[in-house]
Amino acid sequence: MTELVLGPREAGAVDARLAQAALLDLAMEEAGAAVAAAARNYPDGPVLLLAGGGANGGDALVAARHLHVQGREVTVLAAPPTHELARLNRRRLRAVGVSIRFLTPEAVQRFARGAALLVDGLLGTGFRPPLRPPLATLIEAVNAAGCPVLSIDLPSGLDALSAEAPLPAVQADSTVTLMGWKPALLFGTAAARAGRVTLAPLTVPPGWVHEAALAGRPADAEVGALLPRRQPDAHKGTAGHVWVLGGHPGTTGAPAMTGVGALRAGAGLVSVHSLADIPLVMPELMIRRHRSWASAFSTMESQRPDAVVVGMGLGPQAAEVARRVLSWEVPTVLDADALQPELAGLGHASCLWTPHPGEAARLLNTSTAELTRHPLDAARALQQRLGGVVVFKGGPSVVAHEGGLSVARGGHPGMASAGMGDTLSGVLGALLGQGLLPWAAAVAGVRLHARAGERAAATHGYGLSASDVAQELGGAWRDLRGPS
Ligand SMILES: NC(=O)C1=CN([C@@H]2O[C@H](COP(=O)(O)OP(=O)(O)OC[C@H]3O[C@@H](n4cnc5c(N)ncnc54)[C@H](O)[C@@H]3O)[C@@H](O)[C@H]2O)[C@@H](O)CC1
Ligand SMILES: Nc1ncnc2c1ncn2[C@@H]1O[C@H](COP(=O)(O)OP(=O)(O)O)[C@@H](O)[C@H]1O
Repeated sequence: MTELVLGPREAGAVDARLAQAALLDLAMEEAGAAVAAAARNYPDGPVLLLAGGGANGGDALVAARHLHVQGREVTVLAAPPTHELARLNRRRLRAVGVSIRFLTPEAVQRFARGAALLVDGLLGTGFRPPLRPPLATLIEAVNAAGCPVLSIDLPSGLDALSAEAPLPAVQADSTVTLMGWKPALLFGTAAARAGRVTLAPLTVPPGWVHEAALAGRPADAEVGALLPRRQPDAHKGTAGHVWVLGGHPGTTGAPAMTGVGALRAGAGLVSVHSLADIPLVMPELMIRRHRSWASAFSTMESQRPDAVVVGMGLGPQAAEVARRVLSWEVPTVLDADALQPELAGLGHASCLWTPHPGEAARLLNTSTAELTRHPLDAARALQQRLGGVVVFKGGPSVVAHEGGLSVARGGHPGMASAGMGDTLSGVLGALLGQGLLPWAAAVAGVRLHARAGERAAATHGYGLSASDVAQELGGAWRDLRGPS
């Protein structure tokens, strides 16, 4: 099932209406119960719960009640309530016999000493940076507590929408996030603050979640269903002929890696066209060396591939070559040197653009830091500028198309190595060549590549190479699609 990536949602806007307030009360009850259940994964011993004044603090108060009723020793430190449900849950907590103490950094320090777990319910999606001073000191006390920290919804101090972790922010061992993923839990230094994240979906009206949804996060079964199914009488002519145009003296490995990626992702035939000598890394690749791109295009004129991948190591002529390729109007992946601002607006609906943050900054004339801080906004902006489908690469990659945004699952930090993107562009070309629509090729291709990375990392860890990943593409396909 597709999980959703959510933006901040104003709990206050809903509790104005009575029925919705009742639903929110139920949602908070479920949230607190999910947090209490997660707390049971930690060793026995006293639990220290910190509750801010908003609904995030309300969740912590509910969790405290559940833990207390289950016989766990709890200490609750709470800020004065600013949210009606935080007020209500203070009364409920007192009614079951739990006293509530003032929330101060000194109290955190004192009660953390004997605690087996600290539950952080200070700030959730309602936090708006910058952090006001009393909270900053509290967060510092949490990080100095010396016991494991479980955060509710997201670590306090993180801006739910940003990939950047401001200082101070809570460093959690685990996070129970509610209803959907927040960008801060998926990207950048912010995600590193969350520790192990589990999702508590909550039985809230679907409208609440969809109203706040920024992106989808498809499950493997959904991605697997997108992958092409091959008939028993398939032959190389029906599995797609992919042309790879790239390479330049000094960067000849890149198009070779793309060719390998395409073959390993099921392309029937792969031809690599270049002006340079491309290494024959797999004898199944058909290497075509040309004297000039003008003569290459004259020999290509009479044929058309099922898909083209252009740009890897192509050098200074890349924009010109890509412009010519775009005029063919066949499904096209534009990667690396073909990702030039002057091509914006010249693409067609079957174009798939695959910038990493550096290339994206060149395309949008902005800084890499600005784009990586807000990867969903970056992917959307790139799609609006370029058209077609965009894969904004990273850990994880984001796919942007007219229908919305999709964040890939998985991958491995070992994939941060040369040639990894070349392999991906080959995978994407192969899927386009096998007839997938560009958005489906992008969603399926990034997950296939990430899954292959996970498999290869099991053997190679951080010593992972793009060739290792390419070798695992067949296994990754089987993982996602099943054995057919
Ligand atoms: N929206 C929903 O449907 C649900 C929301 N829930 C919880 O509600 C949370 C959001 O609740 P709220 O909107 O009440 O917000 P929060 O509880 O996240 O934050 C509001 C509190 O933070 C303080 N605050 C905000 N910015 C600050 C700053 N810069 N410096 C210091 N203090 C600051 C406010 O004064 C207020 O006390 C979610 O994260 C989640 O934990 C859950 O109860 C489940 C259902
Ligand atoms: N930390 C990571 N987690 C998951 N995937 C990653 C990570 N780092 C890199 N990748 C993936 O590896 C690829 C790198 O692409 P790119 O930077 O274009 O490489 P190159 O230019 O060397 O071919 C992208 O598909 C990206 O999503």
